Amino acid sequence: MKGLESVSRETLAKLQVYADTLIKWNPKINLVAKSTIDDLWDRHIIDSLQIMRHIPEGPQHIVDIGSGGGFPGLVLAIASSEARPEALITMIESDQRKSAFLRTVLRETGVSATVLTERIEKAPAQSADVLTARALADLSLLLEFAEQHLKKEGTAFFLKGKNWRTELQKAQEVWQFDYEEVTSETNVEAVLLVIKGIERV
Ligand SMILES: C[S@@+](CC[C@H](N)C(=O)[O-])C[C@H]1O[C@@H](n2cnc3c(N)ncnc32)[C@H](O)[C@@H]1O
Repeated sequence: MKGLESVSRETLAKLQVYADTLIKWNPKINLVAKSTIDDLWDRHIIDSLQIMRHIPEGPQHIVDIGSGGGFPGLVLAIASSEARPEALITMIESDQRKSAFLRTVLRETGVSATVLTERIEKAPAQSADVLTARALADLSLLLEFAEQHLKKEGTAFFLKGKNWRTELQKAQEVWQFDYEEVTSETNVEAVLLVIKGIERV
């Protein structure tokens, strides 16, 4: 399948365990919209996986905020377990049942990562090298979360839908930062925003 070419057989097997568990839990706790479950691999897993090739080399503390059913945080944790075993992954998700789901998949795949069942605003500052988020908040609020949890020299990766330009303009009224937009591999209208050097104007 396109987007999975560089994934090892072991990682693929763990992603399959994740997908199977999600399909089992989804009717009870709505981890992804029911209408998207038939397109789980492309719409959610491969969409999350595309971040992997943009993460800088070396040991990294990767923090995913508002992880929900694990996109992109849990996909990155599974892919990193072999591709970059030195990376530390933290997911922050306030919902107890979604956190329990994330911990269940980690246990069943034997992948290590930390799940903090907390509000992002209340969680201790993470000093992350890499901050990720998808479908959580508009860019201005994401940058506030980055101010709290991302190291000054760190990089944020935000998966954004088709309104990203409007969000970007609004955010630039309050924040200055360098950014690069990478067209999404799974949706031509969406982008992966890669943001560095975040400071208030
Ligand atoms: C729309 S879902 C997106 C989940 C996932 N990132 C994805 O793309 O499928 C947003 C998630 O963020 C969590 N969330 C929203 N605000 C939060 C906050 N302030 N602190 C922690 N989690 C939050 C919600 O519980 C929910 O699971």
